[in-house]
This record gives sequence, structure tokens and C-alpha cells, in this order.
Amino acid sequence: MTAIIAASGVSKTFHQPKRFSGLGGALKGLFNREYTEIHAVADISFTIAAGEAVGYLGPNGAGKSTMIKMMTGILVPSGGTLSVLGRAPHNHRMINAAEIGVVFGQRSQLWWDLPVRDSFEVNRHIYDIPAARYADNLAYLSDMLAMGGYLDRPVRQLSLGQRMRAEIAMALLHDPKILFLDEPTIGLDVVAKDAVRKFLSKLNRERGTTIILTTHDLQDIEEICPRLIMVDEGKLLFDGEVTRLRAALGSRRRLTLTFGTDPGAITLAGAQLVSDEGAAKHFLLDSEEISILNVLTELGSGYDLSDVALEEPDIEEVIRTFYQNKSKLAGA
Ligand SMILES: Nc1ncnc2c1ncn2[C@@H]1O[C@H](COP(=O)(O)OP(=O)(O)OP(=O)(O)O)[C@@H](O)[C@H]1O
Repeated sequence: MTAIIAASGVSKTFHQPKRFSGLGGALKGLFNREYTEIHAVADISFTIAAGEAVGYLGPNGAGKSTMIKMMTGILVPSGGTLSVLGRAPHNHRMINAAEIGVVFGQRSQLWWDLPVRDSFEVNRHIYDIPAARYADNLAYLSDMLAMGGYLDRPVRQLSLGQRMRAEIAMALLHDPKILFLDEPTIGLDVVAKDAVRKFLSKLNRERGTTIILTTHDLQDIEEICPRLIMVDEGKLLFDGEVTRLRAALGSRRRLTLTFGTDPGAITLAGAQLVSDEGAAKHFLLDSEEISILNVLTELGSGYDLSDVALEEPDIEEVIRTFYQNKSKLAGA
């Protein structure tokens, strides 16, 4: 697959004027400008292929929005090279804008007092979308995002969930190859989050639209993005499949064996008993290699086993372990 986004040693440094306290400090600041350097993005490299869905994750101030703003051409990198669809985005903002879609969860692109449909019409003119394609896309998006009931209502009357669905539709009317989303589910309730996630996942699968999203919500990653890029303090900490992250951290799967009657104490090689409720026993498996078949063979016959459940470690737990074990990942 060809890379449609390539970042090589990309960095972004902001220079913020130092503030001094008190009146004397304010005067000092006027005549003696000193700056603090903020390395919002520091030497980040990755490539993204067409059709991928990638989650960009990190704590507050990690540099996620700054990276998205560079990829969309809003900010100019301070160092390194960045290419989106074969071009440096900040040098080709107009052409770049025609081929990408952008959704900023906290900033609306819709016109507040106009009906949703009118905002869409504005984009139709800006992007010069042919009438038939516009009609097709509007029908598809309106159906997929269940917007039929509110297309003719002013944006200010919409719920946050309705508005977010309209924001996403607005960003997709011109058929962008890449959709960037900065915190698309922030502030939404569970039902609205679910609708947004299902749609994005379907869009990626059915239309092959490349998706890059930043989020604090790990469930966004679980449901939309097989690949995860993690950053902290501007630096790249992990880039790979969520499953590889789990394996690298040794996060363990949880096995629950349920019996018709309490079989008493049970020990299994390769598994550690973490809680014993009599008829239900919970184990943590020591490694990725152990399968249910291994366990059942180890257990042997003669047990009144009624259910076996194997759960992947919760992603929240994986990420927590990650931040506690950053160094372990260096060689992962
Ligand atoms: N225009 C700016 N001028 C100065 N510093 C900035 C500017 N924009 C961002 N920063 C700083 O750069 C760092 C990274 O900010 P950024 O918004 O990219 O982080 P983030 O990971 O998106 O955070 P959050 O999850 O809180 O949105 C922060 O320390 C922030 O204060």
C-alpha cells in the first residue's frame, strides 16, 4: 500500500513570551522579551497508508492537535518533512483542503443561525461539488447519520450529538480521501458516541476513507482504529496495532471457568487464580500463547464445567500499564 501521509522527524516548537509577576515584572516583560520554548511536537516519524484508520492518543498537552493542524496545513512544522497526499500541506493549503475533510470537535464549521442544509450548500459552492455527486452524497450521509429529521433546522437548535453528525457530514460532502477528526466524541452521550463510532467505522470499511482521529476516549480507538499512535510530551511512544501494544506490555487475558458445582481448589499451569467464587473461578493467563484448548487439556475431564469465558484485557488497563512502563516499549 502507498503511504498517503509521511512524517519524517517532524517537530513544532512554539515560542511563548515569559511572564514576570507584579508591576515591575510587567514593565520588564515590555522591554526585555524573553521566550520559553515549547516543544509541542518533537521528532515524530510515521507513515499512514490509504484506507487506514489510525487513533492518535495522548494525555493533555501531548501535541495531538498540533500534529493534526500541521497535517491539515493550518500550522507550519518547525523541522522535519511532512507530506500529505504527496504535498507539503502548509504550502498547498487550497489543494490540500479539497482532498481532506476536517472535524474539530470543539469548533463548529456549521453556520449557527442557518439550517443545516444551507451550511452544506455553502460547502457545495466552496468545493464546487457537481450537482449529481452532491445529491448522492447528501442522500448517503443523511441516511447513514440519520439526519433526515433535522436538515432544515437551524444549527443552534440541535443537540450536541445531532450537531456532531452534521459536522461530520459537512466534512465529507466533497468526498475527501482523508478525514481528520480532533476529539469527535468529546461531550457526547453514550448513544451519540455510539452512532458516531459506528458511522466512522463503516465509512472507513465501505468507502475506504482514511481516518485519523485524536481522542481521549479509548473506546473510540477500540471501535474505529486498529492502529494506534501514542504520544507524550511531543514524542512518539508507540506506533502499531492495539493487539501488539497488549502483547508488548504483557497485559494478561482473563479466563473465567464456571462449574455446575464448586469443584474445590483448582490449579492450572500458565494461569494464576485471581478470584475464587466457588462455582466461578477467575484466572489471569500468563502469556499470549496459552489457548483455551491448553487450559481445558490441563484441566482434564471429570469436572462439571458449564461455561468458559476468555476476555481480552481492557484497553484502559493496557494504556495505564503503558504509561507505567514506557521504557519497556522501546524495543517492542
Ligand atoms: N499556539 C500555541 N502557542 C504556544 N503554545 C502552544 C500553542 N498551541 C499549543 N501549544 C502548546 O503545545 C503543547 C501541545 O498542545 P496540543 O494542543 O497540541 O496538545 P493536545 O495533545 O492536543 O492536548 P489536549 O488533549 O489538551 O487538546 C501544549 O503544551 C500547548 O500548551
